Amino acid sequence: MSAPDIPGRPGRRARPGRLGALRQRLVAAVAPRADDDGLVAEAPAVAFREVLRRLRPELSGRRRVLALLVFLAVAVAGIGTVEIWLFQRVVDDVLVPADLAPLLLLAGLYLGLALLSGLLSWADEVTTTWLGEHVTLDLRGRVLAHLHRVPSDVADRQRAGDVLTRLTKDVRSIETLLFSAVDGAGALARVLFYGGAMLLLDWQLALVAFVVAPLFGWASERFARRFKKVAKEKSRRNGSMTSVAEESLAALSLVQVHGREREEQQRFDREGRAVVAAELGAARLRATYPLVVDLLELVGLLSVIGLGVWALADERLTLGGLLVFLTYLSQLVRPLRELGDLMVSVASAVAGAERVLELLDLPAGIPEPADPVHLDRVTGRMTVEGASFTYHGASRAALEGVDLRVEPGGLLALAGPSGSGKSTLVRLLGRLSDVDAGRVTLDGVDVRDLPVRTLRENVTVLLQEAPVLDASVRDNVRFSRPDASDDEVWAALRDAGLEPVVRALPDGLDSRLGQRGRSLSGGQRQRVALARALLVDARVLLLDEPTTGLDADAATLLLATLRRLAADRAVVVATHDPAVLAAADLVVPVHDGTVTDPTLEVAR
Ligand SMILES: Nc1ncnc2c1ncn2[C@@H]1O[C@H](COP(=O)(O)OP(=O)(O)OP(=O)(O)O)[C@@H](O)[C@H]1O
Repeated sequence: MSAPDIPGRPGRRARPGRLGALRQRLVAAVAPRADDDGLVAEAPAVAFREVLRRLRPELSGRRRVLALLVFLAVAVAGIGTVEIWLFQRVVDDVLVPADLAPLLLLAGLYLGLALLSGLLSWADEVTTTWLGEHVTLDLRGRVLAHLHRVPSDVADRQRAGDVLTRLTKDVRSIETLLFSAVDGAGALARVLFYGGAMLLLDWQLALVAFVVAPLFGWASERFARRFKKVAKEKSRRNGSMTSVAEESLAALSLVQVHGREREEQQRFDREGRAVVAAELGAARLRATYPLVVDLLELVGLLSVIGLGVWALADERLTLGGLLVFLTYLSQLVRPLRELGDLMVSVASAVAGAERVLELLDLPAGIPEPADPVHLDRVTGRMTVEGASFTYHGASRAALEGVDLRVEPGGLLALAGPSGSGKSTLVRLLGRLSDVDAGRVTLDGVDVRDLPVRTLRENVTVLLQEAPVLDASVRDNVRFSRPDASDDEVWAALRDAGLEPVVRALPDGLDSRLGQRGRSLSGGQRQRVALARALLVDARVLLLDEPTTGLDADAATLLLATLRRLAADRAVVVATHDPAVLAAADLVVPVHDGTVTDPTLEVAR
């Protein structure tokens, strides 16, 4: 079986002739095996210049540091050139005439230059790391901030493990891009300095050397493109593998209950093998690269040495001159190769950057208004007017032409069969998503015109799956209002019916709840989330199925609390629970994405 081309790349037609077929077989031999059912799709390609443009926020304030780094790299290259030049004087003035006198001055010059070069390299190393780390830090922050603004229904479509790979590993590739720019400047300076020095020494010999040199560039460029493809594939497969591990561990109890351990391990193994194949493909490519380039380098050097002997015989060059020329040539190969290698590492880094930029391209929801309206005092009157909403990627609307009025001073229940759109309506009222058509208002103002903070302080949402954090009870409850006092936390816990449970814990409010609140029962976790919502003291309280997981006593207590709260604010509950429906002032039926009777008023 012949190995297929790198996945994702459209197959090229075989070139006619033996050479073309041989080339194709070689390419196929180094490419990783295909992995058609990878969990994570390939990120769209972005041009290098576009990557730099998108990184402007991280780079703009740091141009001077970048310029300093380029200056340091060029200065070190200049010193290197002078050091080699001095060697001609050592050979022609000290070694050939066997005269020690000029050596003292030359040794002093060497020492001085070595010290200066060492100091500049030291500064270069430290400054490069400083720049790389800070750009990485800022970019990670920007990506995370952006993800926080992506509507949760869109963000949830991303595989968590893959997002983590992008945020930690792929972001690092931006650092590589910066290092490459600085290293590239240094390598380019050395090529120019060494090349110039060679021309000065013997222009004919130099021209021959310059004909050989572009071969390296050509070979490197050919490799760079393949490296980029392979690097991107490696990241994508790593993202898939991390996602499987993350999902499998997150659903550990589900896996155990249904005895699916073997299948999960097989899934992980399959993704892991795809990573191995990609890594091996990359290794084959990495190993092939020096093989080709070394051979080219050797042929080039041998040709120039042959011609150099002829220049020596013609007395166009002194022995010192020829030795220095050859030193420049062998040293010239290194920066040329570095430039080639840089193309390779830039190509890999751009592949990582593309995956990071793809995250930044996720549509940000909930934007801050350009011209916000400020409300002095919020009463909590809300309306939904002709609202329609379709989930990202869904084929049909979840809500269509919905009208609803929510008044403070009542408990309103949204009732309807599963999938009818109750939770979606709660999301729109809480502005966790924005309507596609129509509008949602708070005190007569479109919620999109209010500062998001005003909205969050006045309208709070308790979602069906409210996460509990691996933190203390206090920090879990105070997540919604970090400045709340212990008394306020206790009051919220009391209202949520959790006070006795927390009082019985050995560390009280300081007790840690474990990952995802494992040390609590399902109903208790739900009540922690409820206490968190109650602590906000919002004018509008939106709750999605709040009685799920509560026993009869706890549900009765919660309803009493909601009734009390509803006395002076708006409380909206999406529910199936007959007890809640019975306790509501008004029941609004939701059916198949529409609200059937929008004219109902909240009873006072
Ligand atoms: N994240 C999502 N992406 C795509 N479609 C979704 C998403 N969430 C919900 N839907 C769809 O939107 C419609 C309304 O769902 P919603 O969750 O609002 O119903 P619900 O009345 O709250 O149901 P339940 O009582 O089961 O919670 C359903 O058809 C559902 O399939």
